[in-house]
Amino acid sequence: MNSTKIAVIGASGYTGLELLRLLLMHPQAELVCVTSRANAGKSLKQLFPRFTGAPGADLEFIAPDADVIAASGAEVAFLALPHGVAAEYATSLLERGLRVIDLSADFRLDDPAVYEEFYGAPHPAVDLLKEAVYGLPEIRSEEISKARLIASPGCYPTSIILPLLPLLRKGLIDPQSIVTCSMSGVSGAGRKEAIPLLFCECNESVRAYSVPKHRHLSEIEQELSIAAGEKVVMSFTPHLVPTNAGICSTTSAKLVGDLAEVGKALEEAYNDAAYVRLLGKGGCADTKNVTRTNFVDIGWDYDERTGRILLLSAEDNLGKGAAGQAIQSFNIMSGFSETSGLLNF
Ligand SMILES: NC(=O)C1=CN([C@@H]2O[C@H](COP(=O)(O)OP(=O)(O)OC[C@H]3O[C@@H](n4cnc5c(N)ncnc54)[C@H](OP(=O)(O)O)[C@@H]3O)[C@@H](O)[C@H]2O)C=CC1
Ligand SMILES: CC(=O)N[C@@H](CCC(=O)OP(=O)(O)O)C(=O)O
Repeated sequence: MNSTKIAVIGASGYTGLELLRLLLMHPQAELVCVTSRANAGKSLKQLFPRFTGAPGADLEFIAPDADVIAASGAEVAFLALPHGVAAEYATSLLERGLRVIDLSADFRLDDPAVYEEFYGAPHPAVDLLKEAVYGLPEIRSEEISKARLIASPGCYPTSIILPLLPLLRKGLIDPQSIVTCSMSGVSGAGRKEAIPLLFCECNESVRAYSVPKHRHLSEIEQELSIAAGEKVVMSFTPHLVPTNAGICSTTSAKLVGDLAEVGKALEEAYNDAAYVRLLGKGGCADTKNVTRTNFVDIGWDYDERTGRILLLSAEDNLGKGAAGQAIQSFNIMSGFSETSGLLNF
């Protein structure tokens, strides 16, 4: 079976770890390079003992350097780096002939002015924005299959955009009435030292954060606007909850079309989608059913008192929200089965 040589840049973080876990089991991927500045010289199994016994677990972390990464023979690089940093590596690795799947936010937005508004700095690689493909396989499979640079969507956006798109495309909801409240496990914030992320600050506690303008609004509104055919402005409030992983999003919007069409629109859009599981009317998605998988579960309901449709979705922020989705795109761009190395329950 053909296999592709892979580098994971930023492999010591949480999305990096999930990429390693999935890629070590992937039948068509061969890990040849993993980077971390702090852990250069350690093997995968030294830093992550869970990999002891896995083929490839003796591979050593190196400090990230574009020439050394290219010299490893890697054909595809996954970037699991902070935004701003990822763009530098994308540029230098594309120049060296690698294809790049970026898990950061650097290439998700079409308009560099929107990037600057939400990320507080000028876009670091404007010239690459035009060719980057927003890597949501359920809507961009064709573009992903031809891409050199994929911008894998953010965790919250995946859980919010997927249920809304079919309803917006069919004009079933008022595009200006969308309200989402999401909850994320703490791994969503990355594997970094920060007082608000300490156990005693998060455990047995729930709080909203980044209100009223979380940076993910930029890509969510971008994709919803394309689907609605008009500029969408919405309300989004994320919360941190004391779980390791998992995102639960509850979205509501005013029904303006035929209620009977809502379930049909979702089924038509996702009946053949490998990783979208529809729970039907009354189905409340639950993070325990999706963590450590690449599935996003979607239920829906109708509140007749307010005339609003409710969309209830759940995914693993590190799975469909990050590493799993990036590997789904890798499979498509490589011509492999979309589910290769990813079908686990
Ligand atoms: N966590 C999540 O649920 C999700 C995260 N994302 C995005 O994916 C990316 C990675 O996130 P996550 O894994 O959580 O982050 P982490 O903070 O857990 O890991 C970051 C990684 O990048 C490396 N790194 C950090 N700074 C630099 C630098 N200046 N140069 C080179 N390497 C660097 C770190 O290793 P070292 O410092 O040793 O070099 C580490 O391996 C981010 O852009 C994040 O926003 C996307 C979807 C979901
Ligand atoms: C809980 C938590 O802090 N979550 C992160 C989102 C993680 C993510 O998806 O980040 P990217 O957009 O960079 O991919 C946050 O709110 O910033």
